[in-house]
Amino acid sequence: MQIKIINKSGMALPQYETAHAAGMDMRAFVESEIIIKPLQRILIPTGLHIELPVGFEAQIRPRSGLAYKHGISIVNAPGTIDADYRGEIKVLLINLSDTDFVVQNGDRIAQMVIAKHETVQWDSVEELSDTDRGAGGYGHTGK
Ligand SMILES: O=c1ccn([C@H]2C[C@H](O)[C@@H](COP(=O)(O)OP(=O)(O)OP(=O)(O)O)O2)c(=O)[nH]1
Ligand SMILES: [Mg+2]
Repeated sequence: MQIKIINKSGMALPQYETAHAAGMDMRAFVESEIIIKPLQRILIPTGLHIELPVGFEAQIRPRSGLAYKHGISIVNAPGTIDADYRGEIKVLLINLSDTDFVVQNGDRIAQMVIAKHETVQWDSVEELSDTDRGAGGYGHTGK
């Protein structure tokens, strides 16, 4: 599937790093290095604008390597890029470690998964169908 993209970063387009990867790595597009202090959150530009087909979204997800090695996550994970969004895609990083983390221009900071989604209409009713689970949740089946 082809998706329109404007790339203002001057870097290569996001790409799948392995043959069957779900996510394409996203690179930071910053003029100078950014330091994220412990528990600080910073919106990192990517220089990318996309035009998704109606019925698709892009999810901006953390990279597990950064999370494991440096405690870097995404505050709103997974971020949602709507099909009607035309602005720059940005990544809201947070540093959950106890040491500063440095982001350089071109660093792979997140990954983007393109996914289909439904658009629904509500059917407003008085009762929902019976199930074995009923209202049970939050661990009600035990450990
Ligand atoms: O990680 C993200 C999440 C969102 N967006 C952009 C694309 C998305 O379509 C738009 C709005 O995102 P969202 O709906 O999550 O934020 P909101 O707080 O509900 O803002 P809005 O009122 O603009 O919908 O912001 C990003 O660039 N990065
Ligand atoms: Mg919104």
